Amino acid sequence: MTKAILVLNTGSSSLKFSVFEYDTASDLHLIAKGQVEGIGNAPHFLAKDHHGQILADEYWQDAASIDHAHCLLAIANLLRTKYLGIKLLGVGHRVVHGGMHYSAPILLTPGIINALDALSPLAPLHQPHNVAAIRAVAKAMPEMPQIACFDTAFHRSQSEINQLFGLPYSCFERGIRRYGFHGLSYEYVSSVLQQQEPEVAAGKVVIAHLGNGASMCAIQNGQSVASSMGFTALDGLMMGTRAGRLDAGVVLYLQQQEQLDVRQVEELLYKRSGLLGLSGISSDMRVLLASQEPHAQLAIDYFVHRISSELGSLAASMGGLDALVFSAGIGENSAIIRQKVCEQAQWLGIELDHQANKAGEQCISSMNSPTSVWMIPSNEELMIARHTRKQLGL
Ligand SMILES: Nc1ncnc2c1ncn2[C@@H]1O[C@H](COP(=O)(O)OP(=O)(O)O)[C@@H](O)[C@H]1O
Ligand SMILES: CC(=O)OP(=O)(O)O
Ligand SMILES: [Mg+2]
Repeated sequence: MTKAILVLNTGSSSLKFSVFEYDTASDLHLIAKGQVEGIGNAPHFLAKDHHGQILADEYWQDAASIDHAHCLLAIANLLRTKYLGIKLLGVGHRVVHGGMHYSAPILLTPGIINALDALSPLAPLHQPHNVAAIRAVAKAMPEMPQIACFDTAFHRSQSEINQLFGLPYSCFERGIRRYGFHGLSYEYVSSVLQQQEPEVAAGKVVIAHLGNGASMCAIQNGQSVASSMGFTALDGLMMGTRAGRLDAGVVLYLQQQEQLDVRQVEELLYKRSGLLGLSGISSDMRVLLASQEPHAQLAIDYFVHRISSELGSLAASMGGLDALVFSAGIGENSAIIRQKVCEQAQWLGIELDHQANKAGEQCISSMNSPTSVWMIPSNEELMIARHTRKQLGL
C-alpha cells in the first residue's frame, strides 16, 4: 500500500493541495497536486497527477455556497476515488502566523489549534482559513496527525534590531514585532541554492518572493537576517491587493478625517490597494503587463520601485549583496519584471544576461556581473511535506 503525506496550503481565495508518496529509501515524490482557485468568486477545481494528467477540472456554479470546507471535501473525494490504495500518514499545513510562541513545525493539539486561531487578527487573509482547514481535517479524520508549518518560523534567526519597531519597548515584549512571512518559500529556495550553488548560498543573498503576496528576505549563510514583511503580511512590497509599506499616519487620517471605520480601513489595506488599487484594473500582473492603460504602467512602475528600495535596504542589513534570487508567480514567470528590477539595481553590481533571463534559466546574470542573479521556482508544499515527515518521526 502506498504511504503518503497530504499537504494543504490554504490562502484567502485558494486551497492548494499536494500528495507526496513516502518511502523510506528516498525523498518525497509528488503523486498528485491541485487547487481550488477563486473561492468566493468563481471557484475552479483543477488537479493533476505527477505525469500532468488531469484528475479534475471543474468550474463550480453557485460560488456563494462554496467555502473552504466544501473544497476540502471535494479534494478528499478525489483522493478517495482516484487513489484507492493510499494510506495517509499525516497532514502538513502551511500556517501563516506562528506569533511569539511557535517558531518551528509542531504536531497540532486542540489547545495549539485554539492558540493559532487567536492569532487570526495578525493575518486576517490567511490564518482563519488555515485554522478552518485544520479543524475540518480533525473532524473528518480525528486520529490523523496534523503538523503546522509556519511562514514566520524561518525568520526567528533575525537579530532583535531587525525585529523591532520604534515603539515603546513594552510593545515588543507584548509581541508587537516584525515577524516576516513566506518563510517556507525562503527555506525551500535557500535549500536549492545550498544544494546546487553552495558558494552562492554561503554569501549575502536577497530572495524576492513575488507572488500575489510578495516579500523579500536578506539571507546570510542560509539564515534569515531581515525581511520586508513585518508584524502582518501588509508591510513591505506593494502586492496584488495589499498596500505594502505605509506611513501609519495615513491610517489615522482615514479614520479621523475621512471617518472610515476599522473594518473599512482593513478592507482598503488588504483587499483594495496594491496593484489593483493603483491601476484600478486588476491585481493580476499578467493583466497589467498586457494593458495599454497609463495606470497599469504606473502600478507596475511602483511595484518595481518598491522592490528596488527594499533591495537596497536588505543589502544594507547585510553590509553588501552577492546574489539576488527571483521566485514565486511573478518572479518565476515574468522576464520583463525581472529585467526592470535588475536595471534599477545596476548600482549594486547587477548585470543581467538578457538571453538567459528571457529563456527563464536558473542563472540569469552575465558572466562578468559582480552580483549574480538567479531564478529559482519555489515549492512551499515540498518544504511542508519534509517538515511533516520529520515531525512524524519518519
Ligand atoms: N507569466 C506571468 N507574467 C507575469 N505575472 C505572472 C505570470 N504568471 C503568473 N503571474 C503572477 O503571479 C501572481 C501569483 O503568484 P503566486 O505565487 O501563484 O501567488 P500566491 O501563491 O500568493 O497566490 C499573480 O499576480 C500572477 O499575475
Ligand atoms: C504571507 C502571504 O502574503 O502569503 P500569500 O503570498 O500566500 O498571500
Ligand atoms: Mg503564495
